[in-house]
Amino acid sequence: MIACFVTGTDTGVGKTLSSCALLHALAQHHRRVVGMKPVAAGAEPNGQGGWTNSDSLALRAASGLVVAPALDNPVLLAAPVSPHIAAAREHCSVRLEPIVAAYQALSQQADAIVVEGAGGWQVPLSNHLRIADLAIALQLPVVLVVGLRLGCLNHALLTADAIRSSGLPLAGWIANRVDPDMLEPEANMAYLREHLGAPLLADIPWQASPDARAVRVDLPKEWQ
Ligand SMILES: Nc1ncnc2c1ncn2[C@@H]1O[C@H](COP(=O)(O)OP(=O)(O)OP(=O)(O)O)[C@@H](O)[C@H]1O
Ligand SMILES: C[C@H](N)[C@H](N)CCCCCC(=O)O
Ligand SMILES: [Mg+2]
Repeated sequence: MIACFVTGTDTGVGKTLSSCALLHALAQHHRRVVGMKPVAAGAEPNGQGGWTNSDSLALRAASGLVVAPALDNPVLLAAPVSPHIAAAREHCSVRLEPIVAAYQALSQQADAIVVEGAGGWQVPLSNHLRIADLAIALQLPVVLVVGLRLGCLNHALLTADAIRSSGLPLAGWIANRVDPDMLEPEANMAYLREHLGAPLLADIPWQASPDARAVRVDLPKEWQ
């Protein structure tokens, strides 16, 4: 089974787009490919009397394997805010055990799983837990999505250091050109290529209508 944990330099940097692109790339090599959004903050009516998160919907659309929502999105919180705040509003607290159990059940059914975090690496899930703790509990190699904009060098280096100090491998990074007006994008790319110390898996151009299928992904050999 191939699996990875997708984190980002911030919220809104393109983790969902990148996770969908990874799912499409993995589907070229593996039969049962599925995305997982373990903790989603922000729910919208699904038209059938229930609620869904838009990241979960996008991951499902990019997945070949259909599973129960309790497996691919075990924690769905209503408010589009930090998960620890969204959970507090609902008088509940996010716990790792049910999420790890859902992941384990998913891994019985899948050949490849892409797990999308929420926000960046240190986003709180509760007063005692952060997204990093979830990636550590799942023991997954990490893919870092860098939203290319002014400030991303600092965010990318801090995040890469934190991932490595957690003991998890940084399997690769994805450059996502979220700011079409960014100055010196290639000089920023050159610095990141030299200093992140992990392979560049994809370089996603700014797109007026982002399309994960159009993204070229160079998967690590061991994931093919
Ligand atoms: N390359 C791109 N070109 C243009 N727009 C983009 C690009 N990548 C992402 N976007 C847009 O930026 C927004 C944020 O992207 P996305 O939802 O993938 O971020 P995220 O990191 O998954 O955020 P979250 O922390 O909420 O999960 C979306 O509206 C998306 O369509
Ligand atoms: C609601 C949003 N789309 C994400 N799911 C959660 C982002 C939390 C960010 C918290 C923070 O770093 O301040
Ligand atoms: Mg997302």
